[in-house]
Amino acid sequence: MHKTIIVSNRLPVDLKYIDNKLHVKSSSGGLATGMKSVHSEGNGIWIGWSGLAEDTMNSEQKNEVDQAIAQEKCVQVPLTEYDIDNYYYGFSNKALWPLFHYFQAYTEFEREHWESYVAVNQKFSEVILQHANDGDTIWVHDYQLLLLPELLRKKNPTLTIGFFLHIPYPSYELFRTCPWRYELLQGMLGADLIGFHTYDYVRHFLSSTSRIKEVEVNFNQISYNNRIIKVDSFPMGIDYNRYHNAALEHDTNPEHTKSELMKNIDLHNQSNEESKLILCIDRMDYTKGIPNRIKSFEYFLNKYPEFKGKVRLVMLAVPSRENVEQYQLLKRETDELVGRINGDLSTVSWTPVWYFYRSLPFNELIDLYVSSDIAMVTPIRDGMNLVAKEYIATRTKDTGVLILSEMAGAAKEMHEALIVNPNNFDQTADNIKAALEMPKEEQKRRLDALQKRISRYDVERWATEFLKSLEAAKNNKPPQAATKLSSDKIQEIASHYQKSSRRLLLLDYDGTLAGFKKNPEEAIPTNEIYSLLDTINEDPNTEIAIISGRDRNTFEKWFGPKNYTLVTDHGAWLRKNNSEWEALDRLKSDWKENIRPVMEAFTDSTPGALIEEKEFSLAWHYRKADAEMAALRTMELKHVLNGLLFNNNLSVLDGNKVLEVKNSNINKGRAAASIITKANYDFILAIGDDWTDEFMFEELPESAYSIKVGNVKTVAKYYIEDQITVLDLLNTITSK
Ligand SMILES: O=P(O)(O)OC[C@H]1O[C@H](O[C@H]2O[C@H](CO)[C@@H](O)[C@H](O)[C@H]2O)[C@H](O)[C@@H](O)[C@@H]1O
Ligand SMILES: O=c1ccn([C@@H]2O[C@H](COP(=O)(O)OP(=O)(O)O)[C@@H](O)[C@H]2O)c(=O)[nH]1
Repeated sequence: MHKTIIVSNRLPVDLKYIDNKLHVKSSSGGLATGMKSVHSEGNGIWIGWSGLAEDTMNSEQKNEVDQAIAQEKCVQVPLTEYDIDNYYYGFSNKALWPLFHYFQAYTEFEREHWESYVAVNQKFSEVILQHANDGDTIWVHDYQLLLLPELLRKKNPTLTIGFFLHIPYPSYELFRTCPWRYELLQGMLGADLIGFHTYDYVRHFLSSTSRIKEVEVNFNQISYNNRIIKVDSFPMGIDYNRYHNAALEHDTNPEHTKSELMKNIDLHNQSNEESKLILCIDRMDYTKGIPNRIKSFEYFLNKYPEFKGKVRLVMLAVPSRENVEQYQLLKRETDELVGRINGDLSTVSWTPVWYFYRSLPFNELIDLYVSSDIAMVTPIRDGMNLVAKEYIATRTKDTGVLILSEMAGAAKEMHEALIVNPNNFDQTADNIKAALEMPKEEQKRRLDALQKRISRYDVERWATEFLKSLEAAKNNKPPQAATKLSSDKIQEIASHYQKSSRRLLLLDYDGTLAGFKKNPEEAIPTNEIYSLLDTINEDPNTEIAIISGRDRNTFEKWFGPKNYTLVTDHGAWLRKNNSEWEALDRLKSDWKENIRPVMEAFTDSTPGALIEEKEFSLAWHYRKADAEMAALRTMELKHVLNGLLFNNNLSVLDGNKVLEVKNSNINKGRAAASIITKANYDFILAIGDDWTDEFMFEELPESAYSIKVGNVKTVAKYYIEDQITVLDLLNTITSK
């Protein structure tokens, strides 16, 4: 029975030594809740860091910690103070965190931090490999462990590896600034499935991958190293029932032990019938937009002074990453701002901002959620933001309004919130006013829709969907129809060649005989090609047929005096023994007048793309265009062309970085068949690299040898790795 191992930087247990006594608290955070069923299932375990520095504990304490962790079905990766400073505070939180949240000016790229990040990812992989058996599933979480998927795959390819990023994935323009961008992507690509909160993050990741690494991206799948990696969005949810039920409990039992905070809230609510509370809960992090929020609240009070004395901002800021300088500066800035605004605007009976710098136990959090009229969740950038969802789950009386930043991943699903740009104080102020004045029916209508979605797509559903998709992705292997051409097979083909008396070699040109060039005109035959073909052609029992998508004039120029068989324009034209060109099908080309303007429009909007006009086809080349833009445009152009070609006996060939429109009756298969049937060949060998060569392979008799250049999906029997070896192969097979 295979098991699932969850891996994250932090374990779902909080461990603390207070007065030399170990305090253990199992975490109730979103991830821990979502993973509960996965974690408790069978022999599954959770691997991560305990939060304590290994080298600050004596051996007795280490044992105690190990045991406490084992009781929670967890295994720790011991980290030293050095690791914590350099891997966690350093590379994770001074480089990746600000970079992925678009705070470029805050990023510090220190080699020492990077080296520690590599070493700690390595430490994680060693611990995991000690506990993983062949075929187990490993689900790796978050930016602290980007290198882990590849490290694991290298050591144990039988593992099924999923990776989920909890923070935003930035645009390529940001990501490219990281000196170790290549290594980070390489690390992530070790996974079978890579998940993000939103589709935008998926897009950004695919864009970075296709620009930085030589991979093939098809919709949301990456072909890399003979594997298919699936990339998708899985918006994380919350444990809806836990929050909703706790809020119901609060309603039915209002006299539960009240905290100081709750007593103050009660006083506020009783002070004025119109009094309202606006709630903000965040980690004290510069991505959360805390100073902006305070300033926009001040702006609101000045723009709409009638609300002074009635509305309070209750701000809970949870201490976070206090060793990092930017977090210390933010704390200072927040303290000063709150002090100034309260100093400027407070009255004897009213303080505009209530500010708490601490974390609260669950019950008190619920008190806060339940008692607030409005939640203001306005991060500058946030992967998802669970507070927004928790607030909605605690609405049990059909009242409450959520003001949500469009920069939070949650905004992609929570359309019924009042969506604001946190940098636009006017808009934010107007939305605060709208929230305060929103009619009850509208509050209910918006809440109903939000609650419906959030209760349905909860955190358990999120985990299940991810694992289901991972299970499917692991079987998503690229088809392996062809066998690698072995040296024994090459000898067998060579000896068959020598023994036979009527031989045919069907050879594609671009990507097979000649290397693939950025500019098609540059792929002219080299002396090596001429000399090899001429030598083979000296034997009257061997016929060479170059069978290509190139146009007739080009081949006339390159092979005019030669007496090889030439097939051009994907099979439209044939020339044998240096005689006249013969059309293989009745051809019309008046359709070009309609198709050319469409291709021209796409060429204008795709820098680097060009149109090649052939006698009976039009080709749109995009090999020189930006890869990502070309992928998008190709999809669009294909769509438009397919609409235009319908019922016209024309078809679109999707070749290697080219879309070609041509008569449907023409293809390399028909051309190959017409050659094969003209003689009684006892040896046939065909080599090609392109999608269009598949037609040729399909028409070959069973006894023929078909060889694909590149290990990709094909109907050919054999494949060779690359074009560079084609000439050698021909030489070996044909030389006596
Ligand atoms: O472990 P810390 O350094 O103390 O930081 C706490 C966690 O913060 C980040 O949370 C993110 O994940 C949330 C759930 O997916 C998401 O809603 C939020 O937008 C993110 O910022 C971080 O990703 C975690 O690794 C940290 O443990
Ligand atoms: O005193 C507190 C305040 C907040 N939270 C929780 O911290 C999480 C914050 O998650 P979010 O996605 O909003 O942001 P992150 O801090 O992960 O970036 C939420 O589940 C909150 O309920 C908490 O446990 N104790």
